[in-house]
Amino acid sequence: MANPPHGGVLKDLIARDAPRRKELAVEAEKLPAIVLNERQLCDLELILNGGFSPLEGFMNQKDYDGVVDNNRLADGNLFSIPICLDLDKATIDESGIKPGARVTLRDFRDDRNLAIITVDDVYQPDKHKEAKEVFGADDEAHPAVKYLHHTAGEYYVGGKVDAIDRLMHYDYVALRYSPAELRLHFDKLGWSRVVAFQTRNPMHRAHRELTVRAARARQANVLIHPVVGLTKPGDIDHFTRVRVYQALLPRYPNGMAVLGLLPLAMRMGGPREAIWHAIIRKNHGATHFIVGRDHAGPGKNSQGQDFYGPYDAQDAVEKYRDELGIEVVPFQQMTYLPDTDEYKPKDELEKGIRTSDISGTELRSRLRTGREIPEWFSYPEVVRVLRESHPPRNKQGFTVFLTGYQNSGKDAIARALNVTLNQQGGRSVSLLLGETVRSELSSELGFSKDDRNKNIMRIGFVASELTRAGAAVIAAPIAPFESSRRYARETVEKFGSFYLVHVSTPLEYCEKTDRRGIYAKARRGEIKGFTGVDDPYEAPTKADLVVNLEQSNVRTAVHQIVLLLEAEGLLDQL
Ligand SMILES: Nc1ncnc2c1ncn2[C@@H]1O[C@H](COP(=O)(O)OS(=O)(=O)O)[C@@H](OP(=O)(O)O)[C@H]1O
Repeated sequence: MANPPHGGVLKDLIARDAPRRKELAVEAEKLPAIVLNERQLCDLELILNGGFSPLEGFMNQKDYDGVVDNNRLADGNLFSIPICLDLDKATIDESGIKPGARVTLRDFRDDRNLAIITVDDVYQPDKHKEAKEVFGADDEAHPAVKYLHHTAGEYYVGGKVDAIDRLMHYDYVALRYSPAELRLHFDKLGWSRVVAFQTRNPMHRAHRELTVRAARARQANVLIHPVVGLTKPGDIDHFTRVRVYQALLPRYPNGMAVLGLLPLAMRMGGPREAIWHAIIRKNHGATHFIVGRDHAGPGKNSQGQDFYGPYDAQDAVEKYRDELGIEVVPFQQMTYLPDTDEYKPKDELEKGIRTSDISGTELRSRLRTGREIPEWFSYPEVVRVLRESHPPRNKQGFTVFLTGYQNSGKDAIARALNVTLNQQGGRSVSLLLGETVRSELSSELGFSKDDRNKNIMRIGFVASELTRAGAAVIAAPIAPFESSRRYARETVEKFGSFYLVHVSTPLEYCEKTDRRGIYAKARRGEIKGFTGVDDPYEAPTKADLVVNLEQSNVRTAVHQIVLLLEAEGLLDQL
């Protein structure tokens, strides 16, 4: 038998309301609706499936105050993180939200009605107090505090919900167990002792050793229960991570571990979060829960110090040990001993013993550069998955963005660079000349400032998508305005490197060597608002490279660009 849920009853609202589902769906169509954002959806999913038992909805003020002040719901149950439906004043007024009202809760991704909330109260939280009490500091370096002040609405709406439907997922559906499904699964496997492992990172040998040790110590089986909702900004995406966990699973002794995905929106709340995580795992039927070093830590505060001590989370769960109802298994960091080729917790090491470690930062750097990741650290099949998602520099996409006057030579450089990179091979190369973009993508645009900016933003978007897909992109519009060049850089840099090359050939020279007579036409007034003639060109102040074809030539310019790319490792032949 799995562990009893928190508060005694699993609040599986989907199962509870299934007989009324049709009625509720009809009613939902007639009610005002609120469209939930990503975090609210994560919270709702765990309210609906009982992961947050004993909650049956979003917290009203009494529950909220109790949780903020002393980790307790109004009925006395332990609960450490506020689960609130935050809304702004305009939405509250437009939807007629007041005590007693029923309001539909809708999924922003597909417009499906998921639940109806019966409003209990609408209240304005003291966010500074919430930040201090729940997250330990009113410091916006903490992601949850930043969210609280900048994203969350100014009011909270409390009330129980009726469940209409579960959220629709299209990825790893078979691994998304609700608490009831997981309990049934444990029952089927005959597991009565299950130690759950929370993670938002890829797992390597140390994690496998840690979970197996915990299982051995408690004579239990293992639930690998990674978070696939919202984690810390900058974390490795859950698609990659789940493939990593799947690759790792066969490394456990036969049938010893199960992988289940948890659609949780983490808050990175350290000690409070550890209590919450334990409660959630208890609801999913686990009997034991591993709390390691710096559990759910958000990193450094604005003073450069850690928000929480490394073992604060362990102390917090220890404090509530008797009423938690799930046994917490505390663990020190695991470290590798090269002399005996084994992993041990740091607190079990004999004095003077040699150890090896690879930090997360070091791992990311090795992935980026393609350097070796040793087998003592991770399994080859795990590394393979990580490498697929983190290609080395010579497989990553990038954009070279040339800007300059018409006939400055930017097109000639772009074409020559295109040929050079194609000769090198290893990537597909996309050439976005100004004239091509103008005819294929921006044919309805003219040459007003607005239209030119729109044109460059489109180039930025296309370049970023191609960069994301691993291509080398060469763009060569005039791009006379700093603001849209900056936009293009920011858009591309989400996925790869961006190099701004200013082709600074002076206007007089561009005009003098213009065989097509375009400047002459502009001077005669046959082309209006021509860049350099009667329209401005803002020269870049921060170009990565400046080339002037009055003083140099195309071959030299291409060579300079190749040297720039080479210095960044983008052209390495591995
Ligand atoms: N008013 C005006 N100002 C500047 N350029 C003009 C203008 N009207 C037309 N053209 C021709 O359009 C081509 C440059 O377009 P771009 O997309 O590179 O310009 S921008 O970056 O959107 O400012 C470039 O074409 P090509 O010479 O074939 O490259 C210009 O000659």
